[in-house]
Amino acid sequence: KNDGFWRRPNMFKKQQQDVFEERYLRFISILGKGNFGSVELCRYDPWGDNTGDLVAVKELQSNKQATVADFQREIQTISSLHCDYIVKYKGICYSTGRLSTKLVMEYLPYGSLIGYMEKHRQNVCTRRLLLFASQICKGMEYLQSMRYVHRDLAARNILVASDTLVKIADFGLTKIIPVDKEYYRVTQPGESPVFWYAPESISELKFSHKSDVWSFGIVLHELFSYCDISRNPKRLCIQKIGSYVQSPSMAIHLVNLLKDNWRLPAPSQCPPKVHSIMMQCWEFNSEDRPSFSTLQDLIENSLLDERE
Ligand SMILES: N#CCCn1cc(-c2nc(Nc3ccc(C4CCNCC4)cc3)nc3c2CCN3)cn1
Repeated sequence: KNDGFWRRPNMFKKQQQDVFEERYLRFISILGKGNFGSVELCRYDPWGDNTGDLVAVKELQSNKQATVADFQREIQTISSLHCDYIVKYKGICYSTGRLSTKLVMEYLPYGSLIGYMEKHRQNVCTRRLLLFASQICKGMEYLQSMRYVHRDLAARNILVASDTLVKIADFGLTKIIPVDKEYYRVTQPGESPVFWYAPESISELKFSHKSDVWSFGIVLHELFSYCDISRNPKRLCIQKIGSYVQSPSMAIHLVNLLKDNWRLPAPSQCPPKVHSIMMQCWEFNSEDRPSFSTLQDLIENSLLDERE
């Protein structure tokens, strides 16, 4: 019987990856919902004495539009990334019962940037906001060096490791830019909110490092708005467009507004230099936007102002 498995060319060359045994993975609580997946806090406790590590375990939600192939690609992506500003891959768990694979990652104790800002807003100064911005920028610079486009850069996908360290997470929509092209064109519009999307991503479904730069500008706005729900990008855009408009015409309204040079208003008490960085990220033509390495310099420069 010619079993397909033995014909697979690389069956012996499977890269070394940590396999976590499901029987030692102790569920503790639900941490959140990402793109088409849910994330749980578990303790991996082979000795059964609660000395094991806390880990964040993501599994595909079967009812979502994402396919197993998308989830396998997400696992492939995150396991190839090694950067202090990107959430770390720990391994996979084959859950025999549900015939599905689970992604095991490092657990970041402070949760998403949004929850952190709500809780610690009082003692987060401008310098700390710029430190977080610079770390996200470094993570994106690394991602770009690997030819990945994140496609869902938003404060909800930034996790807080400590009071002085944030990391980029959720690579469910991440794509690789082909070597002969500058952008990735998706086939159908995704579920992600258009309020973080560059105009060319909304109108032509084109995603590139420069569309990630646009989203980085939106994340800067979220940071300097302390992720205040009343000032979040979706709320501000809908206030401008009118809440009677339903998507998909919402997207068309938004692109036309952006064409007419409307942009999100500067957050209150936002340093002028930081607002200027946001505006550069929001240049209508993608080639007029700065690269992540230029953004790094602009942010360092703003940090110097805050020191005086
Ligand atoms: N990104 C993205 C979207 C999907 N998603 C990813 C995670 C995630 N959360 C954590 N940590 C974490 C999360 C929430 C809390 C809350 C709990 C309720 N009270 C307030 C604090 C605390 C700690 N660590 C992670 C992950 C992925 C890898 N490591 C959660 N949702």
